[in-house]
Amino acid sequence: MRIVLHHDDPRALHAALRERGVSDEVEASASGDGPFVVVVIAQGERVADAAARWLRRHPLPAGFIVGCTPATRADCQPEAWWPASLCDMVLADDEDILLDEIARRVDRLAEMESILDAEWLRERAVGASAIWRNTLRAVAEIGRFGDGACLLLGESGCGKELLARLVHDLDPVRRRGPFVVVDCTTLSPELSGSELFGHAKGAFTHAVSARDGAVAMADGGTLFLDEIGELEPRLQARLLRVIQERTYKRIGEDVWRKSDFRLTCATNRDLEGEVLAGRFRNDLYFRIARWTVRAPSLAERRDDIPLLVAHFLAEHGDAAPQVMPEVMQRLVAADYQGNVRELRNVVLRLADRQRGFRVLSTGCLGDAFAPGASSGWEQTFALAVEGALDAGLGLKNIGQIAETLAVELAERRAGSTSRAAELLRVTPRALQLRRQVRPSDAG
Ligand SMILES: Nc1ncnc2c1ncn2[C@@H]1O[C@H](COP(=O)(O)OP(=O)(O)OP(=O)(O)O)[C@@H](O)[C@H]1O
Repeated sequence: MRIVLHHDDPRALHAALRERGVSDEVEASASGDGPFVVVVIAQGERVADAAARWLRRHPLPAGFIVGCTPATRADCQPEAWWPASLCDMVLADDEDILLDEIARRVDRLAEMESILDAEWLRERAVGASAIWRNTLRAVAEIGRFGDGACLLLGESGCGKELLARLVHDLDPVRRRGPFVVVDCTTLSPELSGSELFGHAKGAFTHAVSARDGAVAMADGGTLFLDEIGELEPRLQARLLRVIQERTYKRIGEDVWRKSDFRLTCATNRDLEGEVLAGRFRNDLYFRIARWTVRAPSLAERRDDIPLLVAHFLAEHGDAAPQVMPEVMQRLVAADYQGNVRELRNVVLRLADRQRGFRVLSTGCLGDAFAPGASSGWEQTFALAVEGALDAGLGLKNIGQIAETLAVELAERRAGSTSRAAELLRVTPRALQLRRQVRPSDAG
């Protein structure tokens, strides 16, 4: 693990941080490769200008710390286009305290990077794309340093349960306890939540003996509620009490019991929309979503497909076949509605088809991956381009319209400039500049 500090006077900053006990693995430089942390201390120059310089060079730093004191506070105005999720602005009473504070933050970032570089993590949560690494960074922070409930959002099959297990395994305390999974779609209304809360003997027809539910079993560990959006209203109310008070009653019993667990939930629904529609309790939502992380879909991280393919092939058998470049190209270009789960199934199926062969050749692909068989989005896109050609638009206009649309749609989907920039794989600054080019300029 190596974390590079970018600062105008890296040596001085490095010396000051080393004096404050920052890890040996932190290097200082005014250039170099990531993972890196940009530290800008307000001193004379407007911080916005200095930060802009760094962000142009490194749009997605692992950390971006801006430090100021009351004397330099006025120079320290963040710009709207800075990656808000990254920017950590620290105001301290004097320079000495400021350096202490920066040292603490750099140490934490260095620890986070060493978690992300750990072999066990790379083998379990495969992917090196910036969007996936940022997701892992968020999960590592929640697991290692946070303790509150965490809500994982994202399409089906994109790795939410895998991330929930990481939160548990990174938690220094909870990882010694159990990880209990409840799929809320399977909770039976007739059992009134007995799967969650347990039941007393005779509580209902088949309750021949008393039993613990998931809440009791998760004591000391993590309770993972998958598909929380499907939880029926009665159980939502009961769950709220458990989260607030850490106490619950078994079904058919009048004794309050205690359970101390960490709660992680996941859903592929728009839970905020469910709250607005009155289908999900507002108070419960805020209890389960102290932290939220959105797991990216596979389409947002196609760069990771080759790594994932290699990972699933290794899982398939001891001698993983080589993949012909043509096969890999088609796997990377394909659409996966079921995200990583679907990719895994596809890879295992292809490997099965050519079991015993040393090279995975195009013969394994079958019709679904035939060269002419473009994916659904390509066909839709082709139709739109045909319409534009019919309307007499030239290449330049078509390109500009596509770009404007891509920016608009990414911003709508992402909800923030920095996330939209990640989706579009451009820097936030580049995105802001593109937005300034109005359609009328584009002609
Ligand atoms: N980055 C990854 N590296 C390796 N395997 C992955 C990765 N992401 C997902 N998987 C695998 O893909 C499959 C689906 O992942 P997971 O069950 O975590 O998805 P999910 O989002 O919880 O799905 P659902 O919403 O349907 O419950 C699992 O087999 C998981 O191990």
